[in-house]
Amino acid sequence: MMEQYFEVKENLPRDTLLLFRLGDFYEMFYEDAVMASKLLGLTLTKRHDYPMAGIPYHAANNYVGKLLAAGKKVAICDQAESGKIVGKLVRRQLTRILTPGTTLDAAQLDAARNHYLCALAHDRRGLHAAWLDLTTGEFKVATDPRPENLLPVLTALDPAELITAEGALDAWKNAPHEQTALHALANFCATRLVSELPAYQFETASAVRTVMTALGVLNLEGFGLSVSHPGLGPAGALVYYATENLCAKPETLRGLQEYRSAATLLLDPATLRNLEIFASIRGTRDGSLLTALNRTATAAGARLLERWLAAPTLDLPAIRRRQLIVGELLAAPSVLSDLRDRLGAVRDIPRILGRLQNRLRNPRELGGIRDTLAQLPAVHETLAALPVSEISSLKTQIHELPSLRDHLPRALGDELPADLQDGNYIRTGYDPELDRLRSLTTDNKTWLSDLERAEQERTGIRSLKIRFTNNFGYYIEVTKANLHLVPADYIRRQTTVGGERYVTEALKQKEKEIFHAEENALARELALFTDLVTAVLDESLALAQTADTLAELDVLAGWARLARDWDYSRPELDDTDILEITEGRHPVVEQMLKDPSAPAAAVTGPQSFVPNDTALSASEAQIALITGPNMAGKSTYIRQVALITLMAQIGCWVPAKSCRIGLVDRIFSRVGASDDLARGNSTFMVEMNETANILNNATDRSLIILDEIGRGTSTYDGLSIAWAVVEHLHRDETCGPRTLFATHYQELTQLEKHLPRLRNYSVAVKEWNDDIVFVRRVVPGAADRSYGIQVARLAGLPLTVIDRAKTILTKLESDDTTVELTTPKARPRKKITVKPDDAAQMNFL
Ligand SMILES: Nc1ncnc2c1ncn2[C@@H]1O[C@H](COP(=O)(O)OP(=O)(O)OP(=O)(O)O)[C@@H](O)[C@H]1O
Repeated sequence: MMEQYFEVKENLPRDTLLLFRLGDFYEMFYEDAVMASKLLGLTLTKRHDYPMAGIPYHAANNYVGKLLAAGKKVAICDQAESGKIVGKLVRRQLTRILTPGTTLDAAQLDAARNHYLCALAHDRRGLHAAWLDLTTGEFKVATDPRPENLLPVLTALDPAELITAEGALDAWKNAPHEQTALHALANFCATRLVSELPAYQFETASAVRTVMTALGVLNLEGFGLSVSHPGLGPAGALVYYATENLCAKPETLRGLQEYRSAATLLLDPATLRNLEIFASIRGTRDGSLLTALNRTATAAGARLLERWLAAPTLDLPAIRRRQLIVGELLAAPSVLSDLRDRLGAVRDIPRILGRLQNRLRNPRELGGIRDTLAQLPAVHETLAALPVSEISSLKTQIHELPSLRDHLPRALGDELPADLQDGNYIRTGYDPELDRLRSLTTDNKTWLSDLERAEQERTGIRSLKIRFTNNFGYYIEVTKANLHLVPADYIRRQTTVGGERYVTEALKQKEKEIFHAEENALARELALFTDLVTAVLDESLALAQTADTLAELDVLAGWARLARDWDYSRPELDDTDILEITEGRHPVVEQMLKDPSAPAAAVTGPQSFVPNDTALSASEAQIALITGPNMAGKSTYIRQVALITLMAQIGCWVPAKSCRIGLVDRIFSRVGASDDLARGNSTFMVEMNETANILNNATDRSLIILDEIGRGTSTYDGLSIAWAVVEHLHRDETCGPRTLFATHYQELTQLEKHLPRLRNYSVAVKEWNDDIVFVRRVVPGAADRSYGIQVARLAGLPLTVIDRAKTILTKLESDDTTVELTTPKARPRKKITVKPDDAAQMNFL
């Protein structure tokens, strides 16, 4: 057996734990056992001096999930034949290798999230990538001469595992300092599990063949791809890796699409983080835009929403179509609520198909298909209540598959086991042969109870019992007190504390028949199951299309619900350079303010969000410079503009009274302070990196939000940088990227006089004695003061500090820039002079 073990182990990639099936356990040996016992908290045992640890076969999924979450790869070696024959070594074979990117098991996947395996290659033509969700079959290639155009979408897709050619990652890490794109690539890889493959797996010529074989096509023209597309190298490497891990060709792949950065609204990694698109700053899903927009009823819908947000299309007709469908559903409340109820009963067809196609089969998966198909006539009926409309195109893509829909409930029982070995999932009456085999088992059981009664009578032992254990099979049990009554034809098998166990020739014969009948029934059931799987897979294309359409309907119906609950409006999208929002609100903050369980509500009760207007255009009011006190709502305001724009461009309705947006090609943001100390970058360095990225990549169609640029350094350095950044954004004579710039540097408001496309705004506050009241209104014109000291008092700074700060402020604001030190009286009074370091710059301001 250990020879078998070493044979399998030898051929595994490094860092792969081998789970070796022994009866009801998966065992691990040697260093695998030591590592797993630490990670899983298992007891480490010893056999012949080598360490060993085991997990029960039934609970394997859970443990494997934990190993994958810890970034490990796990190879599963199963028994390839029944272990019933005593004394013979069972044949075993590697069934699959599970890695974080290739696992298909529902227990190891987040149903609401896509699960990508992504391969990357870089050469002088640029960055080439391919990504694959094995669970659903989504497969894409991309190439871009500028890595910074591809990294945004890759970050948004958040792959579970990356594949690169051997040595590539080291080369990116050690690239010369000025090669910032390669460093960004290395940073992207640094936080993820990277598996390396020999470089030849990335060679385009052989990769193209691998991809075509996997897709079962003779050329790639049907997918609009030329065989020289540089993304095909990584695509080939992906297919190779998936095949190795599945120990079979991946059967989920439905096609290959090209992703084009130019057709997508790009959100660079910093913006995804700053605007809290997929996760809040605290790293939780709550508080993110994704959660605020997610009203889906199905897992496939939730995943589609994530994909739309990760790569918003720039295709105007497609966006408008989504908006219109939301509108149609919103206008028909009863259709909307019926539809959402129906969708609630729809199961995760794409992932079920993925598992069935890749040999992970159990009766419940078929139950999922059955339950979903059962909903479809009602879905059609519900949609038929809508007038002929945009939704009609979706209706034709929902296939009812009547014969499969009737077949599955006839064949499958109501309650379905998760494991094929448990049997009893095929309904009685479906197959006469199965019924016959099952009745043999039932007859046999009756025979056994008849035998028990007959033997009790024959021997006069009233306590005589016929029992069964896995080790001994069927036997007759006689207690000690009755042993003298045992007849001569009983064959003794075992002595126990309480008595003896016997068999008879007739019982042995019957036992064989019972095992045989059970085995035959199970085998028959399995054959019927396999036929059903084939019938389902024969319809996999229609099922997949239906599932995609249901997912789309689900997202759009969810948005209709969202629009109704929060009073959203349909944004107007066009090719102009305008961005006009009337009474816009922040989608996430608004929901949190109303949420009675939110922390803010604990103090003041649920509050209403104060709406604000925005009017920008690349050629006129290009830059909105927003000043105002701390805590007034500047950051919230500029973020809400970015989020409303993003929502509009994925086809969602928006939290505003009305809204008109000329399509935006990229959204950039530089918000808040974060450092990256682990990679040797200070807060200020991160801020400047992000600003550099914006200035280098923004186009006239971009939207930029900048919050307190320059805050991370000395006042004058910061102010000068902020000043120069605004000028740079305004450098073009006629137009520039639409920009919202929130700042505490009052001096910048002077720029309005020099830059014709800059407008000053401020967030108004009311003064009340020495207090301020936040009214959250954005109004034209610059703020006169920053009220920092009042806000500091609200934050609970000691009053002595507040009073002293006021004195210093008064002095600083007057011409007298000398501030008296009030430190210990015993010491002689000393005066320090606060004066600008750079008189020239002060004059200039
Ligand atoms: N329009 C609004 N309606 C209601 N509440 C708001 C609004 N805008 C902001 N708030 C609330 O005010 C708080 C402070 O807002 P925000 O962080 O945007 O202020 P800020 O001006 O950027 O402050 P600072 O300059 O100190 O960073 C937010 O947490 C939010 O709860």
